[in-house]
Amino acid sequence: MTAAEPGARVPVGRSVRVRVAATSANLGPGFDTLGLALNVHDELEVTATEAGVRVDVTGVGADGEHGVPTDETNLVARSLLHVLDRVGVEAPGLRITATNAIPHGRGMGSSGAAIVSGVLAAKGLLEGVVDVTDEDVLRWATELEGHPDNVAPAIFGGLTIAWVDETGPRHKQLAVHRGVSLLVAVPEATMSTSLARSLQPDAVPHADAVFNLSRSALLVAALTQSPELLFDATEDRLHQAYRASAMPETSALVRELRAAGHAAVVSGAGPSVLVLASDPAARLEAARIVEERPGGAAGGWHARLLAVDIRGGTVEPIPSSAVA
Ligand SMILES: Nc1ncnc2c1ncn2[C@@H]1O[C@H](COP(=O)(O)OP(=O)(O)O)[C@@H](O)[C@H]1O
Ligand SMILES: N[C@@H](CCOP(=O)(O)O)C(=O)O
Repeated sequence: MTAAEPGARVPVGRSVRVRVAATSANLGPGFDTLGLALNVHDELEVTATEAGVRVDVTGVGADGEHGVPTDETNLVARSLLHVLDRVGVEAPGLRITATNAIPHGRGMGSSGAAIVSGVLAAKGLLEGVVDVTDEDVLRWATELEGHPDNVAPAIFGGLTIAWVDETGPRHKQLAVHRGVSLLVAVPEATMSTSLARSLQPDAVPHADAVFNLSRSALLVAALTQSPELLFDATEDRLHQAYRASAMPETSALVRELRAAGHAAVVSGAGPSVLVLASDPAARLEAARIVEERPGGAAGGWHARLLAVDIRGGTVEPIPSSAVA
């Protein structure tokens, strides 16, 4: 990041278009570390205005009981304003038009995507004012989300390994083997990530740490080279069991799918379930198990056949003649 000149401002009328992918984090053993970008996207147009913050939402979170805020408390707006504050540029007014497809509170990274959307919008609006790098985007998004594993794939696409050192969050992006196909089973019920995190113990047995180390190292090999190892590579002892009491039907579905030989894990903090299939027929068989499951407290389950998103988050200027 280059420093802003004193008194630097975002030009009023400047507009950007942002597109950010849903994610599935953890992938079983890779708690707070591994994540995959999914081909489900939120799209936004953001314009710098004279004053005030207004957010118009279409799609997920548009209105009703689960509507997201439409003022400066909206997560996208807050994330954008956080970046302007961090770089010392006075905030303009904002008009945000969001078209959302990522389900909220399902473990598909909606909050991470909203944060990345706001940070990328800030990057676009700051073009020529402050030079923002991809590493800055990862650092600010992680500050806001609290852990890097779902913001990294939302920014960079593909499979990401994310870690934090004394310089801040870091990442390595990898391409997923073309033999891997994805299924996400999404229930009607929601689960808040902060509630799921509150169920984690402060310490875990050493043997469980070793168990997850071996599986997460194997999972990187399985996802990039050897899909036939996905089942063994997706075992976990660091988070799923601790959170099971808050989402028993998720836990039961993971068990049922694994008993049938599918590499099923809790997606993010749940309650959705991710299946990493090593062939298309196995994925369809897993989808049948999901769709035939009776609806209980979790509500009906919907099987979504998804692909890995390889682009991650994008931001581009909108020419002023194209702004409505
Ligand atoms: N596009 C969005 N715009 C504004 N707020 C959002 C958006 N997406 C998610 N959020 C906020 O994040 C919450 C969900 O976050 P979280 O509990 O972490 O679940 P998830 O697993 O979907 O990330 C929503 O209830 C909403 O408050
Ligand atoms: N590692 C985090 C991942 C949260 O992902 P989300 O999609 O549920 O927000 C956790 O497990 O808490």
